[in-house]
Formats: sequence, structure tokens, C-alpha cells
Amino acid sequence: MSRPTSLTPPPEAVVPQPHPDAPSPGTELGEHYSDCFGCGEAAPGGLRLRTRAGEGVSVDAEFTVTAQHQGAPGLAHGGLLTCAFDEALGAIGYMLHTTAVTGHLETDFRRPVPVGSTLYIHAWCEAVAGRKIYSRAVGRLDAADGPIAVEAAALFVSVGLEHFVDNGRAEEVRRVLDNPDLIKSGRAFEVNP
Ligand SMILES: CCCCCCCC/C=C\CCCCCCCC(=O)SCCNC(=O)CCNC(=O)[C@H](O)C(C)(C)COP(=O)(O)OP(=O)(O)OC[C@H]1O[C@@H](n2cnc3c(N)ncnc32)[C@H](O)[C@@H]1OP(=O)(O)O
Repeated sequence: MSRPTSLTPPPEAVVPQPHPDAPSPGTELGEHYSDCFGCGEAAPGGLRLRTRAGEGVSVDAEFTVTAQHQGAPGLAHGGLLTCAFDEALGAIGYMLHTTAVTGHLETDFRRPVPVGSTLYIHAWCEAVAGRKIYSRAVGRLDAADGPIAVEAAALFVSVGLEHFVDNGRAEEVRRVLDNPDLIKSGRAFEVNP
């Protein structure tokens, strides 16, 4: 048996159910913050990941690689592909009605991802133990059943709104508190009243 890592759920972990108020499968989740590099429309060069609720505690996301996302000529940068997975895995919090941040994230790159291709990401939660959320994701090239290009596994940790208010730069925090529409879907405010 392989050695437990920080991505191994502890024995007390449970397989989660979607929150009773979780969006139904297919619902667009929208950007969580307009300046988010992963999903925000206002972020220059951002990934503009589009995410929908999936079956159970899962989400489906799509990301089209542009020339701004290159690492090698005509190929996506691995760190930006990891960013797409961070974003998709983070959206799982929406299905559980919690706001969660990445504690640990691992990415396996199986195939090069060319500029112009679309990555179809399916991310799902395997287990929850207290504030710890254990999730996995797979990214396929150019179709939901295309060849696997990237796989990821993560531990997210649930946090309250104070995580963002206390740690974010005051300028942006004030801007968002003054204009909650910048958190477009209202996700964070709905889940942390
Ligand atoms: C302005 C107002 C409005 C704002 C609205 C905002 C809306 C936002 C909406 C939605 C947000 C979603 C955003 C998605 C974006 C994509 C996701 C990202 O990229 S997030 C950025 C990258 N990640 C970080 O910056 C985390 C930095 N780290 C931390 O802040 C802390 O380390 C944190 C919160 C992860 C844990 O700190 P602790 O003090 O709360 O808790 P402890 O006790 O240390 O950990 C809890 C449990 O988790 C384990 N744990 C924590 N980190 C671990 C790790 N790296 N590996 C293994 N285990 C870990 C610990 O061992 C502990 O486990 P045991 O309960 O003892 O069993």
C-alpha cells in the first residue's frame, strides 16, 4: 500500500452529499470575483474558466487556451493549467455551500496542451473531514470524452469570510465590500451569512 500523503483522507472522512441548496446539474456558476485570474471577466489575460454544477458534489469547467497562456511556443504553460484546476476544484465549495481555499494541490501533466485547444475539466469531491475537502479532477482535450491531458488532486480547507477580509489588501477588500456585485454570483455572501 502506498504511503499516506496530505491528500489521503483520514479514517473519519465521509463521502459528502451536495448541500440541499446546491445548484442543480448544468447550472452555470458564474465568476466568483470579477478580477479573479481563473474565472473573472475583468482579469487581463485571465483564463476565463466557465464552470457548471455537475452531478453529486462535482463541477464541469471549460477553458480555452489563448496565446496569452503560452509556456513554450504554441503550448500552454503548466502553471496556468494548474491554475485552471485550482479554479475548478475551488468551485466544488459551491456544491457544499462553503468557501474553501487551496491547502495542497498536485498536478499530473499527461499530454501537451496546444494554444487554441479547449480543456474540459471534471472535478469532484471524494471526501470531507471537518474543514478539509479532498477532491480530484481530470482535464480532457477538446471534448468531454477527449484524451486525458491533465489530472489533479487537492486538499481545500473551508474558511469564513474573515479569511478574505483579514488577509486581502485593504484597497481591494474595501472595493468589494462597497460593491458586492464584484462578487458576481454572490457565492461567498450566500454561503457565509
Ligand atoms: C472582501 C470580502 C469578500 C470576499 C469574498 C471572497 C469571495 C471568494 C469566493 C470564493 C473563494 C474561492 C477562491 C478560489 C480560488 C482558487 C483557490 C485558491 O487559489 S485559494 C488561494 C491559495 N490558497 C491560500 O492562499 C491558502 C493559504 N493558506 C491558509 O490560509 C491556511 O494555511 C489555511 C486556511 C489553508 C489553513 O489554516 P487554518 O489556520 O485555517 O487551519 P489549520 O488548522 O492550519 O488547517 C486546517 C486543517 O487542514 C490541514 N491542512 C492545512 N493546510 C494543509 C496542507 N497544505 N497540507 C495538508 N494539510 C493541510 C491542517 O493540518 C488541519 O488539519 P487537522 O484539522 O489538524 O486535521
